[in-house]
Amino acid sequence: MNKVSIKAPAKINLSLDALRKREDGFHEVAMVMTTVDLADRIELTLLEADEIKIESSGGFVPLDDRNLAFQAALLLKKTFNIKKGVNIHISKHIPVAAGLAGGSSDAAATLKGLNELWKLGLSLDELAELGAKIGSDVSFCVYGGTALATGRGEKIHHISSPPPCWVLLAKPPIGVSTGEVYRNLKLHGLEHPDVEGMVKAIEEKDYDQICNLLGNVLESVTLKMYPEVKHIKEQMMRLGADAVLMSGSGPTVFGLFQHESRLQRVYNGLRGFCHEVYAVRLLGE
Ligand SMILES: C[C@@](CO)(OP(=O)(O)O)[C@H](O)COP(=O)(O)OP(=O)(O)OC[C@H]1O[C@@H](n2ccc(N)nc2=O)[C@H](O)[C@@H]1O
Ligand SMILES: Nc1ncnc2c1ncn2[C@@H]1O[C@H](COP(=O)(O)OP(=O)(O)O)[C@@H](O)[C@H]1O
Repeated sequence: MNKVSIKAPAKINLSLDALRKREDGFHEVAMVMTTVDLADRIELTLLEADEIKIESSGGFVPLDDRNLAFQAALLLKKTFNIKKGVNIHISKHIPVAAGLAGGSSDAAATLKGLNELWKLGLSLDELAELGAKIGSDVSFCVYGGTALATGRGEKIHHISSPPPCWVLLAKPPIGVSTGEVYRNLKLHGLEHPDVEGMVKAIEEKDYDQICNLLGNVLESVTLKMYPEVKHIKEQMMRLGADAVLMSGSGPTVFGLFQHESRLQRVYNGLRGFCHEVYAVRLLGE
């Protein structure tokens, strides 16, 4: 085998709470994350030469050691003293710097693909632990599915999948820096979402309660910095989404829908003023 092709799905945060700032500068979080069927594709080709090459079609991503997929390959090479190389091709479909963990998912897919290509024999748990060195969201992306993530996001507790539903993603034409959003977060006086309640609602497959409990403390920063995100939220709700929330640090807003006909109506309404709109399904498991 000298080639591997792997899907790298996007995530959304159904609940995101920040509890405190830690000594290491990161925030202690509690988040419920789930994957959706909007995905990049990573193709890895074995190179006999000792080098990492990276190329991408689609969205604009750095094609050097700033790329998180490149960093994943480098980490495995250094950790296991691998003398072979790899060509990484990214077919980019997930919007970049959007709150959908596109880069983290590319890194996770690269870890999983190289585990096969370089015959490393690592478990998912071992890959997730390595992934945490690249970014807080990479561990979750190694497993996918649905999870409660704690610590700085790297401690993963698997939970059952939410009931099937449609998700509409709408991204205004701005990129948001996760670091900047966390830096501007004021922990005092925050309205904290009920993360435990969200886990329970998912376990009980209670769609209405999932809609009631959507919450993300990072909205308090991003919606102020970028009023267009607030506008998209309001429009999506007005047009008829069952519930609406910003994903991660934003700026992507997602809406949940039980009925496809309604999803279609809101999709059409949003396309009038928002260029990037995607109708997808929860992957769940
Ligand atoms: C907000 C979330 C929610 O899922 O996702 P995105 O919006 O990025 O998709 C994550 O917490 C983002 O995870 P990730 O994008 O991997 O962040 P990292 O590269 O680890 O960190 C970027 C910067 O964000 C801040 N950061 C990140 C995670 C955390 N728990 N506390 C923090 O304060 C730190 O300043 C860090 O330097
Ligand atoms: N493979 C990649 N895909 C997307 N972004 C990447 C990738 N590698 C590095 N990046 C950089 O990571 C940052 C965050 O991108 P991304 O993971 O898409 O967003 P988010 O952290 O909001 O979920 C951007 O500055 C982007 O340039």
